[in-house]
Amino acid sequence: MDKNKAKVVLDSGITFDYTNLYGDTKVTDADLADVAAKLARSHQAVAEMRLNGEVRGHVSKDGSPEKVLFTELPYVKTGNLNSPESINRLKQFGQTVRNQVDAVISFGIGGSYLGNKVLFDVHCGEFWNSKSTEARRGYPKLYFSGNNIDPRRTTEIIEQLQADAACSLYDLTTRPYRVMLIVISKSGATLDTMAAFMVIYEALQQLPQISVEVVAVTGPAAGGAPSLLGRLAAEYDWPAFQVPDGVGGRFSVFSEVGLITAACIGFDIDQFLAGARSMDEACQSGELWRNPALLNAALKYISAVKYGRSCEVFMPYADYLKSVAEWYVQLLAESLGKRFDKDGGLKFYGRTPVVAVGTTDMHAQTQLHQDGPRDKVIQFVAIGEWNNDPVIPDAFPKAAGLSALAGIGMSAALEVARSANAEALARDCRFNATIVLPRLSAFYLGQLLYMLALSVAYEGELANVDAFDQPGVEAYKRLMGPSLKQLKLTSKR
Ligand SMILES: O=P(O)(O)OC[C@H]1O[C@H](O)[C@H](O)[C@@H](O)[C@@H]1O
Repeated sequence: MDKNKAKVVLDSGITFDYTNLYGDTKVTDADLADVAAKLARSHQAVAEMRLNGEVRGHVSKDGSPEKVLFTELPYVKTGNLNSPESINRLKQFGQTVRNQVDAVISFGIGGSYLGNKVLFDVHCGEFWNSKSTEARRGYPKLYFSGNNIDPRRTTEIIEQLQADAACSLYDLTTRPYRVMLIVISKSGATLDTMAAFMVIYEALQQLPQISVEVVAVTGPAAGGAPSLLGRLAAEYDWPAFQVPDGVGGRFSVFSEVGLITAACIGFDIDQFLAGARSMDEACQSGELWRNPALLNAALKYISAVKYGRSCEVFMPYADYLKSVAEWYVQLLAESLGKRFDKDGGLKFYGRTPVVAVGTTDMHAQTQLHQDGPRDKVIQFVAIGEWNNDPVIPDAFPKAAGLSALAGIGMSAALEVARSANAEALARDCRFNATIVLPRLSAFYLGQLLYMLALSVAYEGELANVDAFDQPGVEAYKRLMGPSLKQLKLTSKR
């Protein structure tokens, strides 16, 4: 195998290491040669999409032609979906929230939630809401809701806000505890999101110690009319931000959907978009070995159709990247899980996404990855340098087994674990690849998420399926709607 071909390293240092996906007993040069024409067409199709938003065969939910515009989002330019004006408005919004709003609840599900959770986890970590206002640099606490119709958690958020208000350091008779409800829904009518919003909105309105304000993030409904949420925002005079037409939920983290969360927590919007932009620029290359998104798509596509690798385990080695795996589940499942190809033929394409975290899941899933069916690609994500990196101390010198670890940095131990896992899998012809982020920063996160988004666009073209619709999710909705109507009729409450 040509060792030089085992990694794509971009100028920023982000690396796609495909050593364990490519070569003898893996995806071979001959396999790539077999799909060379498809690869060229796929690259060309994505270039056209970038240029004019047009994707062959893509129509909106109501069957009318629809552009695909997420590749415009990294480019902040007057007239673009993200413009200097819109970004400034977001930043100003962040500053009005800072030191003034005590807590934000972000309501959303699917693409209106998953990317926001990634930004929150990466920037804030697990303990943000228990930190002091100073430690949060004046930014509010942030809770998520509406990503399920869960009665218990919805109730507990209301209780938690009451408790937060009771613990606030100022006199609530002079200034109520200020809670902002940010309701994110492209369609503006998603049951899960709106149900949680209405329950919490009504409950908080009853509490004199809490003041409630609402911000809407929504798109136009079919035909360009305002969505239900958009109409409510106009009626109640709530500030409103946009989910742009042509940007599907699972690609919307680079739009105001994700950026509003970024603004509320002080996450670096400019660097995040700069990362996405630099990935987009790199991926304009028609040379497979220099274009990580195209190469990733090609190797995974061949792994699936030729070698039966029909599952993809997304396994970052970092607790706070678990939500990237959850975001990727929606991206992969909704984009590529398709019954028909673009020409109307039955296809049943797709790769089942699985969330895993290293090292945690080495003690849970790895047995299956190593010894179960050879139907998986394991996609690792590793972080090169960590901001905090405790060295394991010699806390119990008489315990030889523990003393053996003394002096080793935790990040070095983590990487030894990851590479041992990758190597053990590779030795048994278990396909895997690794994306290495030099550090966990807004820039590299932008690069990572954008690479994955672009990759499914390429793979949609390779498989000849529309990566931008999700008709399958309508099947249960058609059953659920009438059932809910029936429930309302029979409900005694
Ligand atoms: O943003 P919304 O319109 O509320 O949609 C939220 C989610 O709803 C649906 O289930 C779609 O399948 C998802 O792609 C979407 O992200």
